[in-house]
Amino acid sequence: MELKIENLSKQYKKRWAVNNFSISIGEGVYGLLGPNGAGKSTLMRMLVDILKPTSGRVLLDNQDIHQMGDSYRDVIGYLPQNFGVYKNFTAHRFLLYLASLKGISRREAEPKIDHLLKFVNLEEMKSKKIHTFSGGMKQRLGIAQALLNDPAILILDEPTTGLDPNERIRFRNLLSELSSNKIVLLSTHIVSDVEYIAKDVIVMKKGQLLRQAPSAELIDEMQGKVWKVKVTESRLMELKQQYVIGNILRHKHDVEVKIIADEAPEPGAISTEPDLEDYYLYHFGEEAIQDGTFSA
Ligand SMILES: Nc1ncnc2c1ncn2[C@@H]1O[C@H](COP(=O)(O)OP(=O)(O)OP(=O)(O)O)[C@@H](O)[C@H]1O
Repeated sequence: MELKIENLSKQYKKRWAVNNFSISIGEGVYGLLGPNGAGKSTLMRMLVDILKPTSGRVLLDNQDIHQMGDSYRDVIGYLPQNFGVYKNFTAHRFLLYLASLKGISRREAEPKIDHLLKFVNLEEMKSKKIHTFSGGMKQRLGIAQALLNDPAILILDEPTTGLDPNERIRFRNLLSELSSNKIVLLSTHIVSDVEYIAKDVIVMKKGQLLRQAPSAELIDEMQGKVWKVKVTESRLMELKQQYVIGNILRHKHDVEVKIIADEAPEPGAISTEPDLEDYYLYHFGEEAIQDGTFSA
C-alpha cells in the first residue's frame, strides 16, 4: 500500500497554508511534526478528502483518492483536531451512531464496538455518558471511532492534545500495536510523541516539506551542534539574546544550559549527544518554545 502526495497546495485568500507538498508513505507510523500554523491540519483534511486542494493530488496505490470517492472513504479512519463528541451519549451509543453513519449494520457493529472499547481500554466506560470522561478518555474514544471501519489508513490530527504523561505513553503503545499493516499518520507539535514510534518523521514548515527521514537520521544531523555550558545568570541573559537555548538547569552557584549552535558558543562549552528536540529547536527556535512544544 502506498499513499502518494503529489505537489499538493492549498491557498486561503492570499496565504498558502500548504505549498507544493510531496511525500510518499507506506505501512507504519509516520509523525507529521511542525509548529502551530505549519499547515498540518490543512494537509490532513486534504488527505481524507474533505478539503479540496487548490492544486496537486493524492494517490492511493496510483489511484486518485478524489476519484475513488466512497471506496476511499471505506479504507480511511480520521480523528479530526477538534473532535466534537455528543456529551449526553454513552460511549456505546456514540459508537453505534457513528457506525450507522459509516454504513455498518448494528449486528456487525455490536461485537466490533466491544472489541474496540477493550482495545482502547474503555470497556468499563461503555455505558457511561461522555461528559464524565477525562480528556484522555475522549481522545481514546476518538481513536475507537476512527477504527470502526477497520481502516487501512489512519489519519490522526493532534491526537495527544490534552493527554497527561501517562495517557500519552498508553496512547503511543496503542499506536504501535496498530501500525503493522496500516498507514498511520499523526500530526503533533510535541516532539516526544513521535521520536520513538514513528518510522519516519515528516517535518513541515510554513506549508512546505522540510524533511522526511527516520528520527535517528535527523538526530545525527545535529552532531556537533548541541552544547552544554555552565554560566552565571547574567551571562545566561546574554546568551539568550544570541543563541537558541534548550534546557536550563539551575544549580546553587551557576546555571547549566543547553545551547543549539553551529559552533561552540563559549570557550568551555562541551559538545553533547543531540536528540530530536534539538533538531526541532534548531529549525524552529523560539517558535517551538512559544507554542508549547516542550511542555509535555
Ligand atoms: N479555513 C481557513 N481560512 C483561512 N485560513 C486558514 C483556514 N484554515 C487554516 N488557515 C490558515 O492556514 C495556515 C495553516 O493552518 P493549519 O490549521 O493547517 O496549521 P496546523 O499546522 O494544523 O496548526 P495548528 O496546530 O495550530 O492547527 C494557518 O496560517 C491558518 O491560519
